Amino acid sequence: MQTEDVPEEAPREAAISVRDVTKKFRLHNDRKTNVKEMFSSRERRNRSEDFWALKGVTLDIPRGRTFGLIGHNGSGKSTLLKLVAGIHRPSSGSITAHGRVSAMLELGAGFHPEMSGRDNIYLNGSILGMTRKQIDAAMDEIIAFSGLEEFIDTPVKVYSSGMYVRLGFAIAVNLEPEILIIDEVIAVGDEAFQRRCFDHLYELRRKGVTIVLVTHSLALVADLCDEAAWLDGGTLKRVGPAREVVDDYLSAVNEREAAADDAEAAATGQTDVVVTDDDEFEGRTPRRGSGEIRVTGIQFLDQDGVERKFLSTGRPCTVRISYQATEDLPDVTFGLAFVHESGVQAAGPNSGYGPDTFVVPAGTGAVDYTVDSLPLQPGEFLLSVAAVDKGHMYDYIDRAFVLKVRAEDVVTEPGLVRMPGRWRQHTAAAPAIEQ
Ligand SMILES: Nc1ncnc2c1ncn2[C@@H]1O[C@H](COP(=O)(O)OP(=O)(O)OP(=O)(O)O)[C@@H](O)[C@H]1O
Repeated sequence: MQTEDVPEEAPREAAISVRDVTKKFRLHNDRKTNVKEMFSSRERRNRSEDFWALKGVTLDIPRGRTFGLIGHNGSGKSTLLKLVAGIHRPSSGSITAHGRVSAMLELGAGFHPEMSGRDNIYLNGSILGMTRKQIDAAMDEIIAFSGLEEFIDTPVKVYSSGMYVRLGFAIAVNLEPEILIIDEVIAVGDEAFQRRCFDHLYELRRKGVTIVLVTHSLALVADLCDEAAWLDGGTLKRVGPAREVVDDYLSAVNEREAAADDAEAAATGQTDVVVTDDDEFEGRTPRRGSGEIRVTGIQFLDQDGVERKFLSTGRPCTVRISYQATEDLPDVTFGLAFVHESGVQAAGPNSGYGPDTFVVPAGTGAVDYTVDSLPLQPGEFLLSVAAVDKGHMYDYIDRAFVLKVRAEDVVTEPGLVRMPGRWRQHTAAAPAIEQ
């Protein structure tokens, strides 16, 4: 999807060249630890230290492409955009933009608070090197796009943050940018405005405008961007096709979180969720059943049989149900319910729907429920577990276990589940339906 409507002959030369760029900020630590320091300016000066927000980044952003910058908070994305926009200068290295840069960075940046929305449009246009005539030609469209007709002659200092974004975006996209750089700010607008922004971005992209976008929405990067760069602690971790970079980034985030979960589990000495009769079931149906068999815990295993605190959409996995039986039971079926955090039950597999009933000898044991490709989309699910024999309830625990589902690739499908399916086109020559 991300490359089909980009002109095939799109030239590969760089719209923005970033060469070995570093950016140093001086951090001032105002914390005063003793009375002497509070009065000594020399001591205070010593408390400032250098911080490298970018540490030698080299990157070419190709002309006519939509380019995403991703990375953790503080990784240097906004700093890089500000360098491209000329708001900051690099501490070393060089940045060259080949074309008129229009930027949408911080809220209200580039606006004069005392001036009206209309006058700010003239101001921004002239900063971008446009003539009054050119700005006049774009004026109606900008005002209509912003939806601020009523407020356009009011000083912008009384605008809400959403109104700032509307005006800023309307200006940035309608003043014929050659290179458009956008930081997260679109997220401030309401749903309808965001949709309009994205439609417009697709349109600009189609026209061959170079777009550089910082966002925490990985789905947006995968959908809208051709290429992406992943910044990590001020260095470039990866650059390449958007989906590949996003997938790598997601895997790294998942690994990091899994390691943190494992460390937490090791610290608490608990690796699975254990249900006891004393458990509280606040707001839920209490545990029910005659008790010959009791579920004692649930574990989530990945394709290698390794226990996980979360499972991944589209990957093989197993839910292991551990139990204790007080006597031999010849005909036990196990059931699970996956209830999404929104309250909707997404799935309810039961071994009785297939041929699988189990002979359960007295003592402890476990049954595994394995799927080849987990259809649940990222989110949190509550699991209920039941052990029954033809309608006789041995044990039923309602929504007692939490399953976190993550994505290892970018999930842009809406809904609770990812439906497996194939798309196929039939031309006039081909049969409409294959038997
Ligand atoms: N003007 C400044 N003075 C001092 N430090 C700064 C300044 N601007 C940014 N920094 C620091 O540089 C680092 C990178 O910041 P930057 O805003 O570029 O990160 P980011 O990747 O855009 O983060 P986020 O996703 O949170 O927006 C941060 O540690 C930040 O505190």
